[in-house]
Amino acid sequence: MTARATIGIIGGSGLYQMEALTDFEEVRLETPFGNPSDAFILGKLDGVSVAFLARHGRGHHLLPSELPFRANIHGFKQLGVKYLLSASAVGSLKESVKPLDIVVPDQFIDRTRSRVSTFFGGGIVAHIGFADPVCGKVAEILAHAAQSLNLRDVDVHRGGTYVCMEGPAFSTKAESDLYRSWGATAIGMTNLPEAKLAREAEIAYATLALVTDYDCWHPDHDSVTVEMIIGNLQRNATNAQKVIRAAVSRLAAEQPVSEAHSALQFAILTPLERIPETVKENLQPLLAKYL
Ligand SMILES: CSC[C@H]1O[C@H](OP(=O)(O)O)[C@H](O)[C@@H]1O
Ligand SMILES: Nc1ncnc2[nH]cnc12
Repeated sequence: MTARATIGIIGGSGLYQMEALTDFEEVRLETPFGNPSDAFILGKLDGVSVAFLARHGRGHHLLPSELPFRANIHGFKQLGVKYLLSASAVGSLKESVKPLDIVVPDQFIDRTRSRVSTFFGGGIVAHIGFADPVCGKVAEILAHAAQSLNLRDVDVHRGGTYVCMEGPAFSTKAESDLYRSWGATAIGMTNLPEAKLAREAEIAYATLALVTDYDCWHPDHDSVTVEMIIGNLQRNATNAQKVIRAAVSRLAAEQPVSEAHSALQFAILTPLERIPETVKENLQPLLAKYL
């Protein structure tokens, strides 16, 4: 397939579409890893071709543990995506990070238990570097876009650690206190497997974490509930769309070279002739330039 979009957008809780998208069409993709969360929406954002996907499906019917992470990233790769902008709802783990604020994390802590977060195995062994799990260049573009917009009631926090928990239940107070003692900034349930798979697929990934609540650690705020989150989702979704639009324009203009774009260069241990043909076929969009 010829490249349809170099910029992908994955919308989380509250962000099920990009309202400014024009000339759009729905594209359903099949992947060796099953069906993606929904159809990809291909269209133009201020003249730039983008591919949008609703992470939990439009209608929000997929749990974080049920998300077809591999199919989603494989789908973006099939479409030719080189940069992936994620938007996610998160709880705050710091006093200074308040609901409606935006965090652009630069680190993750993995507290998931039942996710497949690699494309490899089954005859091919590869180990990507993941010390810096988001693309610094894309993160900078997102953070700069968020700051330049001067959004009302919103402070933008550059950098920070996102704890990715399994869910779907929210954390206990002991867990929330533990993550705070680790110095973490925000908590969510989706970003880590996505970031890892994006890196394996050599897609430069960064995330806009939009704060909905103070989780359950804050003595002056009620513990997080879905009702509380929904109260902030609409404003966050509006803000996310503004930031993403600005970031897409700059990304399209600059097209930065990211370390993520060559993540597999020295990562594959298995000699090419030993990799089973079915694996080569399944991973064709990822491996094409190495085969
Ligand atoms: C709606 S509350 C919890 C839910 O919201 C976040 O999803 P996403 O990252 O897709 O915005 C969080 O990770 C949970 O999945
Ligand atoms: N407190 C929280 N914990 C986990 N995921 C979340 N998403 C939004 N708020 C959250």
